[in-house]
Amino acid sequence: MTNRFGNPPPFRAFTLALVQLGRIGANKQENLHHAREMILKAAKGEGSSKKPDVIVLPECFNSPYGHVHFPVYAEKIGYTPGSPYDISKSTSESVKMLSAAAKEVKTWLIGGSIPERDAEDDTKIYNTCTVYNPEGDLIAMHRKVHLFDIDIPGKIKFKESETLTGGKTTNFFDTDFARIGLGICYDIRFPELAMIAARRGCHVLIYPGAFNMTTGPLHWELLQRGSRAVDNQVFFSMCSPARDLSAGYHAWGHSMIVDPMGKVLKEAQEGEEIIYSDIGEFQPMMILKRLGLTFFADPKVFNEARAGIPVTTQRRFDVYVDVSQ
Ligand SMILES: NC(=O)CC(=O)C(=O)O
Repeated sequence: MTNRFGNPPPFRAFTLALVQLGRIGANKQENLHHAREMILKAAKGEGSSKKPDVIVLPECFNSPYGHVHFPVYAEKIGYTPGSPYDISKSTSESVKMLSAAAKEVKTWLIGGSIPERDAEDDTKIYNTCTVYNPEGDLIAMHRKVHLFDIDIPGKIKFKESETLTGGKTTNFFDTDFARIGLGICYDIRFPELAMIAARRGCHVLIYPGAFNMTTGPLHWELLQRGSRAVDNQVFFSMCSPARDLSAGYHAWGHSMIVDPMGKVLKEAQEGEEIIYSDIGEFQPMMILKRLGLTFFADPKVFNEARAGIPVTTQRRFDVYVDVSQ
């Protein structure tokens, strides 16, 4: 089937690493330094037998998480919608660090998110994820579409919209092994975003996130497994910061990788940790081939989920014509 967003690359197994980053404090230089160290560790496959193809950082990794901090830590990436990505003139130290780290480790890097100041309108700040290829080029961005404005009396009140503006686009990028869709944290609560990405051919959806001690225990796993992964029959993953009870915002942690049947492939605890998982299976015979010339692996569970429970072809768009009304 041709896809008007361009045909996705053939889906082949790959290894994903989530860096559940700790020590995110007030000092941006230290945050960047530590994030870089952890990217290098993840790239070596430290603590695992696996060397990852994609490394992911958490939401808001260069700044404390809170609306008062966003304007203080915001950086201009230098991107103007509609123009090609070009970070050669970017003044963002976070973007420069991420680009250099991706190039150094020759690995795809989903750079969590940072507060981004609009290139032209200084009053606008976004919560933005940037993605780099193994050559260090910025190849995709996602500005958090749904701002985290909640008020659960006696538990948690948070209002990103005090200082942030919501993004206006859905975003994905192609690697040589999969099409990967992007979102950030609260975006997971809006099924439409994930569904659009899946229908545009994404095999895997990756959202840097930072749930908290109220919503985390109830919704973090449920939304990934029971909702976005199974709804769309895709691999789904969220990467959180480590929990720091001395910080203003207490992240839930539990970074997670879920398969298209809703099975948790890997889950972190609450402290700083790197977790790795294969996305799709590497067949033993194929691993031999990998040592030789060809690389091939079978995204078995992805195809089997879709063949066995064919909801992707059973949708009744004739019945639910327009959900925006
Ligand atoms: N931090 C978020 O954006 C979202 C969150 O914590 C929640 O939805 O719960």
